[in-house]
Amino acid sequence: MSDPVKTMKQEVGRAAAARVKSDSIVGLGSGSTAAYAIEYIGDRLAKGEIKNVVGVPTSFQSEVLAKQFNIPLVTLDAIDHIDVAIDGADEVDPDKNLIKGGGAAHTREKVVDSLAKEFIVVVDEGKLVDKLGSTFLLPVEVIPMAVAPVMRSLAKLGGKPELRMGVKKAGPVVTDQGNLVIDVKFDHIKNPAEMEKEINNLPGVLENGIFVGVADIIMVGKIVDGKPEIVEF
Ligand SMILES: O=C[C@H](O)[C@H](O)[C@H](O)COP(=O)(O)O
Repeated sequence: MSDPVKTMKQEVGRAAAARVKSDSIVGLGSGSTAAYAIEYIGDRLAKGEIKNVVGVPTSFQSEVLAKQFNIPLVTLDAIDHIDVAIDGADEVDPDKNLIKGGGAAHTREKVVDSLAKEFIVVVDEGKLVDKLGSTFLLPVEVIPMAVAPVMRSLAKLGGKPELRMGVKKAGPVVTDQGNLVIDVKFDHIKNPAEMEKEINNLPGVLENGIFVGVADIIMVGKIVDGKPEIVEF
């Protein structure tokens, strides 16, 4: 039996990839939904449907996938703009604010997604929330020596912080930058813009997973009457 969440991710990833045009620079997001978009961009290039597309990866994962699907890559040193970025999210509110970083990739993602002229977010409908922080813990990337003081500061801000541990690794998750991730439970984030700045101001914090005013289009994969459908806002 097919997995409905997988189907929604696949459909929405493909629908976003179908919008990529020839002669463009594309930000390649991280996570399971963005992975489908990367695969489909590679497919379209291989079939000659689009030409002269280069990608800017947002993580080790997206770099590996892009290479696997023969998408030429560039670094930010070599370009002065990004036409479109396609990336997933862990939560999306009605104002297009996001929580990202479930895969610990939010720091590079924020750099790349913010530079894009158009940032398309691809999610399944389970990611839609009224208020950020409703279902997902907020990821905060921290340099290793500052973990203890940052955890205390996050608790003072009303959060319940925990150091993210590896699943198959004995020890904490290490980011692509060599840092650690603190996941913080907040009972709803009232003012995402303020919270994003406040957390990033803590000494030792590199970046947190709140994205305010970055997303342009949210594409949502749904299952309606047993069939996949895409809606956007
Ligand atoms: O760090 C990971 C990223 O922010 C992902 O885009 C996010 O976690 C969503 O991933 P997925 O599409 O696998 O749910």
